[in-house]
Amino acid sequence: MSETYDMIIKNGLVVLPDEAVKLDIGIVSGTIASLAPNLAPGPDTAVIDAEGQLVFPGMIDAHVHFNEPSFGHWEGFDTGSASLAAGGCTTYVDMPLNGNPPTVNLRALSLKAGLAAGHSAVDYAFWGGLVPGNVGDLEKLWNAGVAGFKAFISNPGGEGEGRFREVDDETLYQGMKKIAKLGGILALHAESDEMTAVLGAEAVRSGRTGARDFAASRPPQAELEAVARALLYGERTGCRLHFVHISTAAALELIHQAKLRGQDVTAETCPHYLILTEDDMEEMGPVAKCAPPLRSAAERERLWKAIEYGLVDFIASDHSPCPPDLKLAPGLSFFEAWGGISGAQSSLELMVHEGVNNRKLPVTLIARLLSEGPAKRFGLSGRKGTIAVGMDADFAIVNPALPYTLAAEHLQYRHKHSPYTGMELSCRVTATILRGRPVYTLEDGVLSAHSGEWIKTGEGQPAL
Ligand SMILES: NC(=O)N[C@H]1NC(=O)NC1=O
Ligand SMILES: [Zn+2]
Ligand SMILES: [Zn+2]
Repeated sequence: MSETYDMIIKNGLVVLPDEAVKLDIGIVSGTIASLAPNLAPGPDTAVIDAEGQLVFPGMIDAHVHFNEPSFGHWEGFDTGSASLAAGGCTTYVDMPLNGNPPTVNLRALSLKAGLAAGHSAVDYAFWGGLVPGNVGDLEKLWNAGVAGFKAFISNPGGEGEGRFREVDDETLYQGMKKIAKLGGILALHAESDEMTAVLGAEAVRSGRTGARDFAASRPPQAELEAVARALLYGERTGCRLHFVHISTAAALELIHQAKLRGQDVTAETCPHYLILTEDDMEEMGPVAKCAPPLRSAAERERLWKAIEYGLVDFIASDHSPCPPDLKLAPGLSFFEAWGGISGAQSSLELMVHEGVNNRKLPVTLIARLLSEGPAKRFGLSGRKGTIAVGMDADFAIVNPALPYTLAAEHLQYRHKHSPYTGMELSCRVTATILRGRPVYTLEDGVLSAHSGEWIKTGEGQPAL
């Protein structure tokens, strides 16, 4: 124990992969050097006292839309990453759409990477997109270090020439063949475009344009059908798959059955499907609009059961923000409002509040869903996702009994709206540590807007 630590986090209940234990964490040069009781500080050691608090591995949010280039006025790397830092997240993977150009070729990836460099509070990686016409670009994107590829099976919305487009079945199949060859992974927004387009058009034509009509135009079977089709293509091509924002237990069951048959596939859900329901969508209005839509309270309960049974591999925010006008402009119908929920800052607090404090789930399960699960899936688990000697010293310190009411002024987003404002949370993130340096504390707010680095997750990929 003669080692001199740069930092010691003392007295916290440390959330290890299989148990939470009262331990000190000694940090040297940004990595975890010791996990033991009563570590002794040297003269220059910074000490954080986490008595009475939970020390989680930093969250890894594999699903955020930060919208640069061109749509930084919706959300940018500075504000988006600051909100993650304030919420206990230390690594994120930025989606290839809602910025323009979308990240569907090497030039667009370079542009995005250039905008992120020096503007992110926490570490990051990028998704590349699979869209009609770009199967020839996938290899270059993979070699440049994207974490994986993302495709939409239904219309992604969005504005402008060259916006991200959904895949046709042939592009989906050929894309999977290519990605399988590369050893990559394809993430899917799985809703049937056939069903949602027909039902949506019918609803609008007949003037049924409220929140419940929107939900009815994107029914559970639209998710189930798209998942089934993608699983079939995945089986035929051998492509590793990941389903983003799954909203129904039936789809999770289908994915689970594919896993049992040996298919390499994972499923994600989001805090909003676990916390909110379609009643909230009706009450709150477009601030709670997302696709797939919020579901019934019964469905929400089934999702929690599925989590307990291990059917969910990880949880991500799907932070998909926009300026308030696109949600709230007078005369805007629910169908016309932007679909996307601002939630990046709240994932960990929501999961501790509802999962641990209310539903009494183990903290280790929450850490697996928020950190270890995504780290494993995206080749980060040698560095990130768990608390162990040799890993990056990335932590979220959470006071599990520090109630507060989430207010717009707490939010670091570019636009301070979220369905969670006004919610009384029973816990609070008090500090976020990235590679041994505090990037957020409750007292001082976000401390560094530019500590984040691009973590290239593919194997042996050269720098851009
Ligand atoms: N384009 C986009 O970000 N869409 C996201 N928003 C949402 O609610 N679901 C999505 O896939
Ligand atoms: Zn989506
Ligand atoms: Zn998304």
